[in-house]
Amino acid sequence: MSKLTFVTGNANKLKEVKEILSAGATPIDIDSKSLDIDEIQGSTQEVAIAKCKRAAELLNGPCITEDTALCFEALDGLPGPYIKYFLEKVGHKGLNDMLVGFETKNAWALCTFAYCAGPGHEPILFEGRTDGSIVPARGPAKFGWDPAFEPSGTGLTYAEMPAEQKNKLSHRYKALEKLRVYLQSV
Ligand SMILES: O=c1nc[nH]c2c1ncn2[C@H]1C[C@H](O)[C@@H](COP(=O)(O)OP(=O)(O)OP(=O)(O)O)O1
Ligand SMILES: [Mg+2]
Repeated sequence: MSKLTFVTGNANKLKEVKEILSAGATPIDIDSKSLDIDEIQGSTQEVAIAKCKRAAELLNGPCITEDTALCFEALDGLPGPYIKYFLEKVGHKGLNDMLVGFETKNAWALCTFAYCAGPGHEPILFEGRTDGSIVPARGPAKFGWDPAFEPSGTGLTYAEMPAEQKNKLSHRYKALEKLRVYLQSV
């Protein structure tokens, strides 16, 4: 199949996606395009489908898009797909402060890849989830909420891990493995 275009405005995401897709037994090569697409309100699935449909229209061709949500157990899954705006406004400390008064700091990172074959086609979704907890920031603040999320059983935040470690257990890795299986079947 011809090269797929990954539509994203986030350079850190693109870097990880390329690392993950090139590390597999059957490497997948992608193009990328930076488009800032309006994101609707709704469930993670609704947000992902709307974004991918729009991207395929703008590109007039097949594409993949990615949406990442950070979901707090104490808040029944919020901020979820709205984490970008919460992080921009309140930072890592604010994310911790939102959970003061709640016993559980449990959270999960949810990655949703969407594949759309082209304008007029319905996107197909691939989800990956990694469980962990919200912690006071540790490690370099290079990518989003990485310093404030500690995956269960690792003792390290995403930010403290070498890229190879994050890329083997992350929400993004798990979703991309499902996308890889799909792409190899078509
Ligand atoms: O592995 C991650 N580790 C830490 N932070 C992360 C990660 N993955 C996404 N993030 C941040 C970026 C943004 O603040 C929000 C998701 O929002 P989201 O709309 O999916 O990303 P975006 O707008 O930056 O890029 P895009 O152009 O692909 O929509 O969580
Ligand atoms: Mg976005």
